[in-house]
Amino acid sequence: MQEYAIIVAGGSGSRMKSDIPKQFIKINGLPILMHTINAFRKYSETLTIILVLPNDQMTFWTQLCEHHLFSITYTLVAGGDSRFSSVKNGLRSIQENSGLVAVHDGVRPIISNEIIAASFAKAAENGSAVTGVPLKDSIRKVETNGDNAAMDRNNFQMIQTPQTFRLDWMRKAFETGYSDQFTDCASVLEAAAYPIHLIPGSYENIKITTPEDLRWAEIYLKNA
Ligand SMILES: Nc1ccn([C@@H]2O[C@H](COP(=O)(O)OP(=O)(O)OP(=O)(O)O)[C@@H](O)[C@H]2O)c(=O)n1
Ligand SMILES: C[C@](O)(CO)[C@H](O)COP(=O)(O)O
Repeated sequence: MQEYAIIVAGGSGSRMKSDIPKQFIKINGLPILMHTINAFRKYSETLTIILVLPNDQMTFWTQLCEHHLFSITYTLVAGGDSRFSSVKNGLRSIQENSGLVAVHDGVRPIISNEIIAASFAKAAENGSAVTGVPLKDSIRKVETNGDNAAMDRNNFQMIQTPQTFRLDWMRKAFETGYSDQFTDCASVLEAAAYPIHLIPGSYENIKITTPEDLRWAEIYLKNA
């Protein structure tokens, strides 16, 4: 079955508050996004990689690729104004109707070969594979008036990417309009009544969001 990976890097990185978009910040000498793309290419030479980037970042990205002699092949697609529409744009660039598609955040560079492989394998079996990890901290539900109550953390997981699905399910689910409840692809497929199968992620598979994440990423990538 043909395998696709849509790597979304169409965001603005507002929470990072950096001079350059966070996906281009260098960790251990290489822009974050290159670490991520390298991980997927290492998984498979035949994987079709689709990179989603904002239109106004493409020239800078091309310059970075020249500078780092980054020659991995992928299809470049323009991002949208939400993660949902960036994924949708990536999906539109795929011509075929069958296969499996993994969607991964460009800013999750510490993704192991094992998780990528498990994600495709589980999705081949069940139609979906969404990575998650158990909570380590206690959690409380907080109401708008400040009232709060303890929740059983065993009922929750922190959801990561990759999130991998049958391509035909993805296409059907993404025919819907945008909702701000769609924080990931699993929420879109769930809204379309497709089953969501969880697989184990990793605590190292962090989403680089705020400045302190950069220090952890540096350590994890050094030991990868
Ligand atoms: N319009 C958007 C918004 C987000 N993303 C991607 O979705 C992933 C997760 O989003 P997040 O970490 O929130 O990235 P940003 O939106 O860039 O960050 P922020 O929310 O801090 O602005 C990132 O790889 C980001 O580039 C995207 O492709 N298109
Ligand atoms: C897709 C995701 O990384 C799963 O945890 C997450 O929902 C992205 O959220 P963000 O607010 O766009 O960073």
